[in-house]
Amino acid sequence: MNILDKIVLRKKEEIAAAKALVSIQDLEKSVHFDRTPYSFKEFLLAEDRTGIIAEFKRRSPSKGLINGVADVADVTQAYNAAGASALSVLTDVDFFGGKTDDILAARAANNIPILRKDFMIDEYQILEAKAWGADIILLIASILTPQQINDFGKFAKDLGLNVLLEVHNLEELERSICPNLDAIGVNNRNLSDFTVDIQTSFDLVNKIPNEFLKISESAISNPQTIAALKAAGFNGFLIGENFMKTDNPGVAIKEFVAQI
Ligand SMILES: O=P(O)(O)OC[C@@H](O)[C@@H](O)c1c[nH]c2ccccc12
Repeated sequence: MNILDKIVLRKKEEIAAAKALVSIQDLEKSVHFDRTPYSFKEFLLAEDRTGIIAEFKRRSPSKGLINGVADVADVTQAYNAAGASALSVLTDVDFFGGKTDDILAARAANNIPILRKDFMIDEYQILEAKAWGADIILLIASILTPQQINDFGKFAKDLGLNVLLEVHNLEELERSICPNLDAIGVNNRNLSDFTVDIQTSFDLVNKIPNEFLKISESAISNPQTIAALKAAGFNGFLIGENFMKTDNPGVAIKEFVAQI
């Protein structure tokens, strides 16, 4: 079984446990449920922002432990202050070291869009994202059918959430594209074997219809790469490890931004 299958299998158990603990009615009563999410587009295209979607990630299946001490409120606040257009917060517990309250902590500390970064396979997770105060959800093409992508996209958009579809190749892009999406992210990392290649972004950018925001995801560690991706037509750049692997991710992003 590859890692993605393992994650999805475990995710089903995690969702069943969460449903047993917190009912949908209770989620709908939570503090953030009625707030209007920020517009992903507005922040990505804002003149005074960088287009960087800065990620808080403690560990990953490919790298193991990345940062075991960073505080989610401190780091996301520093990301915001450095000009990030949005924050990405990993909420998967077992494989990425997420904690259930991470989105709540990031939300309390920031007034820019937050992406709930997880393996979404159930509407319940979309309701959680809304209840916790997230603004954007991720739909990963390789683990969802086109029907699911369309339905989850619609469900999220009806809640006012922004939807980011993640693809890794042309076949996934062509089969998954639908109107209920705001942004399309090209993941430079192959989630089945963890190989990375920035060229994946350059190969796919012109296949993404211009009505969608275009995001390049993963393995970005060089400020010059941002310029090249921008010139190719990307509006957003999802960066995690390059900042999180340092002792001070907030300083790391500041130094990075000074060079773009
Ligand atoms: O840490 P990196 O290489 O900068 O990558 C960030 C982000 O793109 C990556 O964490 C990611 C992209 N798609 C995902 C899907 C699930 C979990 C994680 C991811």
